[in-house]
Amino acid sequence: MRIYFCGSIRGGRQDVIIYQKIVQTLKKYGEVLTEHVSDSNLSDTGEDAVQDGEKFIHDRDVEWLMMSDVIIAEVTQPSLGVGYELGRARNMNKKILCLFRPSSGKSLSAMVRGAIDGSLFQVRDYKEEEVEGILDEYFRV
Ligand SMILES: O=c1[nH]c(=O)n([C@H]2C[C@H](O)[C@@H](COP(=O)(O)O)O2)cc1CO
Repeated sequence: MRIYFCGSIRGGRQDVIIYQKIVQTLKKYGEVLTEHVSDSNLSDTGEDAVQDGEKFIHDRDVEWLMMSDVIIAEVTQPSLGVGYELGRARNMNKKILCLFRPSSGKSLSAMVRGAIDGSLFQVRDYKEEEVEGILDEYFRV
């Protein structure tokens, strides 16, 4: 199974420890195409700029989205890139799980929470300590 993990990069890296926990759990269930998102050495400037770097990142990530079987997105820290990925993935009719922590005091965008459809697009509110259990449950059904 190919898994695409989405998390904030230029939107802010404050949740990177949680991203690591999620990616470690996801690795039990398949290949995580975007493991770099959980790398604590990656700052909010993003991946190293190479020539045509932005286009390279965009095109590679859209291709990975197309290749993936499931998208897992941690959406607590708002990120334009994650929102874009979710919109593209939704249009590709991919299976999507968004994870949000209400304890952050933030309010999730209606364009994400309102996209739930009872099957392919799911949003789950969670507490940090619940994340492994939620993922285990999601992948076992
Ligand atoms: O360097 C990068 N590498 C990369 O793969 N992304 C993708 C993966 C993340 O799920 C998402 C983060 O978007 P943003 O940087 O707008 O927070 O975009 C984003 C960047 C920087 O925008």
